[in-house]
Amino acid sequence: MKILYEDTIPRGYDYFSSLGEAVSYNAATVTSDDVASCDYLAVRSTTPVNEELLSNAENLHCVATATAGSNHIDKHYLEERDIAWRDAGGCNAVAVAEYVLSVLLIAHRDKKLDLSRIRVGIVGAGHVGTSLANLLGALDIAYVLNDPPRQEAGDRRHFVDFSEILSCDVISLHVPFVKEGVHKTHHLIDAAVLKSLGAGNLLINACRGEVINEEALLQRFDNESAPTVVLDVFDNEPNINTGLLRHLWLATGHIAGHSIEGKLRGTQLVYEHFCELAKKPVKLDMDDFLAAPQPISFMPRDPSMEALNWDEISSLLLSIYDVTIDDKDFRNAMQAGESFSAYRKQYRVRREFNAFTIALSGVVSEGILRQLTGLGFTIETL
Ligand SMILES: NC(=O)c1ccc[n+]([C@@H]2O[C@H](COP(=O)([O-])OP(=O)(O)OC[C@H]3O[C@@H](n4cnc5c(N)ncnc54)[C@H](O)[C@@H]3O)[C@@H](O)[C@H]2O)c1
Ligand SMILES: O=C(O)[C@H](O)[C@H](O)COP(=O)(O)O
Repeated sequence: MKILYEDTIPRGYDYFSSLGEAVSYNAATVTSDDVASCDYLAVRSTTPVNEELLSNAENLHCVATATAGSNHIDKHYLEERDIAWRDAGGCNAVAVAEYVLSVLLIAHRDKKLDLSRIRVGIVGAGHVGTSLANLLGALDIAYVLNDPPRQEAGDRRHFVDFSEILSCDVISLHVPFVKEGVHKTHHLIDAAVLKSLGAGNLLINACRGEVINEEALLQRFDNESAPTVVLDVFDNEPNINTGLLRHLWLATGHIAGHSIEGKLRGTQLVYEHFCELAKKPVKLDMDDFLAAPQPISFMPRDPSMEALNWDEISSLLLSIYDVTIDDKDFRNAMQAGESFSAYRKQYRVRREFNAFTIALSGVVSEGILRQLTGLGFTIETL
């Protein structure tokens, strides 16, 4: 069995060589000849999987992407060819949720908003939207959910209309890129939506660039009271319009999901899909490749209080993940003329909150313990 895998898949060789012959490829240079003799193909979102790539693939049983999004896969073509496809839904949901929380904490610190008073509108209540809701819930930050497909499918959570989302202080987008249909997301944020947002709104896009009409966004920036905008994703990646960057409060290069855990979980899920299809046992676990959770020093200022204050929360969480570091690195890389893809390939090591343990001594209130465990930390009581 031959498995061809994109070289950006962490631990690809370790995982896939346990199942057969494992060969890596570079997304910038891969051709249909490379895919010709493989049985399984493992990609990330940087490989467009379409007729051009698969035209010579005679043995291919399955294409799996180690990412949540799958809009780079031509599913219609795969179905016609009777080739299975799988995604790694949920692999990086925690990473993206932590990215958004980091943005919110920085906005609070910079007095752009007050986390005790705002309401966050989450568009798309799947893996990422739900992880974000969990983090916000742990910190008592108000939020509402919008997800018509889920609502119609009978999800029993409380959902609001898109019009109510537009009345929220923060709008965070977590939908797939869907080109057409009743629930299409292409240009979900168009000129009319942007016109309805003002200087008091913070718009965050960490799903797909195509969900916002970038031309309309550029025009909106030229008019009064434009919203504050944070983008992790862009139209037409990797050839993005860098002219947008100067208008953005924070800009990052599609790394919201790039925690070590988020990427490795993607590989794990692809490996498990291949095991299932090849009827082989799952023998590897991502914990085999990860360092054990590390202690992080933290003690509440007043452990008897029912909740931590925003300063304590910010200093703890931003010491683990501060989006402004990524914003600076990304802008520097773009200014230096580095390619978007090269920047993303060299992204720094970033761990999720669940990679840290907090040792607490003495009596700590139930409320604080609930907050810390809700954020993902493991608590050790001394
Ligand atoms: N920036 C990053 O690094 C990063 C990381 C992970 C995911 N993503 C992107 O975010 C998307 C969401 O990820 P996920 O893991 O939560 O996917 P998911 O499939 O679990 O959830 C997506 C949700 O969006 C909902 N939805 C679809 N169309 C909608 C519409 N028109 N309006 C409102 N809701 C709608 C779906 O019903 C679903 O519940 C992915 O498809 C991917 O494109 C980006
Ligand atoms: O869809 C996803 O999972 C994310 O967008 C993911 O972070 C994409 O990462 P890439 O495959 O582009 O490295």
